[in-house]
Amino acid sequence: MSTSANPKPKRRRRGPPKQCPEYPMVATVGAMVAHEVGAEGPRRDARQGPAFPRVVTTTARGGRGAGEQGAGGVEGSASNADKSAHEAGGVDGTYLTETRFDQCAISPLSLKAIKDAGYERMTQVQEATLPIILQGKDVLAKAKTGTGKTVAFLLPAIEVLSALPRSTSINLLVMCPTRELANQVAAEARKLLKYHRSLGVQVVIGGTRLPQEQRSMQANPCQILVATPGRLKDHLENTPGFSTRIKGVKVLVLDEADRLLDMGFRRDIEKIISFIPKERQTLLFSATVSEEVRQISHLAMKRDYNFINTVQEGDEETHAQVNQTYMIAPLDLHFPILYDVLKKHVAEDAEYKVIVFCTTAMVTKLVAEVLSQLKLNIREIHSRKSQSARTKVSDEFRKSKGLILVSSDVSARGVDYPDVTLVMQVGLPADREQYIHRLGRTGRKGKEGQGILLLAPWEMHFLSIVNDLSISEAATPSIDSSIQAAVSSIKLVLILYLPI
Ligand SMILES: Nc1ncnc2c1ncn2[C@@H]1O[C@H](COP(=O)(O)OP(=O)(O)OP(=O)(O)O)[C@@H](O)[C@H]1O
Repeated sequence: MSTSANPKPKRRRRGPPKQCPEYPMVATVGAMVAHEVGAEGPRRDARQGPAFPRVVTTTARGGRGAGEQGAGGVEGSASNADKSAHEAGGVDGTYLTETRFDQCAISPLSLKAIKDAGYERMTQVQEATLPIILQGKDVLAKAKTGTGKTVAFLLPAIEVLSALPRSTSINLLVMCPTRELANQVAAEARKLLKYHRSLGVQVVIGGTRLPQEQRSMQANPCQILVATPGRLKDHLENTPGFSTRIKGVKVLVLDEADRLLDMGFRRDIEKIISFIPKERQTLLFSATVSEEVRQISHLAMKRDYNFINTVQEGDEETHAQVNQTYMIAPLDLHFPILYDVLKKHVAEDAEYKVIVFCTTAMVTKLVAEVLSQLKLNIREIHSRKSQSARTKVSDEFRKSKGLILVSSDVSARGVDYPDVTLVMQVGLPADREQYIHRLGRTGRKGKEGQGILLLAPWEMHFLSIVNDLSISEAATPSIDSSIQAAVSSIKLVLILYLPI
């Protein structure tokens, strides 16, 4: 099978899911992965801003539920639709708008930094949200993966902060679900702050030393804090003076809002919000915003928040220029198939850059080990690695080509690795949203990409929740004897991983 030259076969509906079988204690690669998968189961004045092309905005009115649509829905013109791919900065012609940053109400210091960063025209989500955020409104924004949401919330927030008197309080708090994403958001903030000498940014994330963060905060109290929820809670409970500093928050951002508001993080977020003044502006951004998230967004936002959705009705949440396929195969073929697909992809594209998503940290480690033994150029990242190892691998993968990153869901959301050529998802994603976010690591900034989902026959039920996306079945490759022999040759190594 050629990974890039796959003809797009017709989508085929299949029967109900089959029962998951019992796994014999045979040290085949596929069976071991199956075992693990089975165990887990599946203020400034409002100034004249630009027009809002191809965007739907909805205002939830005061006194009504936040999830209810107000009368303010606006659908704008499709000014970008006829731009050539090259002009628009992406193959689908919709990545950048005609609006330049220097046409907007942005301070000269920010504009200079934006120019240095190489940004000239705004993305759709930036164009749509900037004027509303500058009016001081709460915003819930939905925009496809890799379309510049980070700048969309950081830039106006920095504009708000630059108008405040100098202080040692935290004025902007950005919450992120993963450490890698928090580091990335802080790096983007540093770019935008280049000429704002009076503003600084600090990151607080788990897996690093709390006392070191405490000392650094004392020595240099920054106005912008980017944090993961658990560590932020630690500081609230253990760092003297922190709960006072956080009372200075004027803008709160929940990046990957739906993830932060889901059950896993909800308690931490509720607690953190209880320390922050109610008189603040709140911004929630994500590529996926379910109705449920809209219902609970009032936990963080004012009732009259604006919902800005740059994914047009009838349009998919994934990118048209990303070719999505799925393969169904028995588990004992998953390793040979994975190896075959990767080998062909590496041979076809000298600039290959692949992410293989696995279901758990343990499966990730196992898959990385096996693929390394098969002489592919592998790096691994998951929650059971030290934070310094995670940061090292993440930085290396960001800068490199010719690498395959085997990852758990720590890389699923928000992480911006440029030019990823293929995202392979092995086993069931946690849900539809996770499938979309994982896939969104490729096809960023309007570039082309490819996604393959590899499932076992009893995992096919997942297809019913993504059947509105352009995902079609691909034939499984026929595994030749050399591939089979190569994978079989590493069985003995795997025995080391079996529980005693
Ligand atoms: N106006 C712009 N012009 C050119 N590049 C931009 C612009 N705005 C942002 N970028 C770049 O686009 C890339 C994607 O941005 P970002 O990571 O913020 O996307 P995202 O929408 O948050 O993605 P995800 O949904 O995966 O979190 C980054 O490399 C960023 O530097």
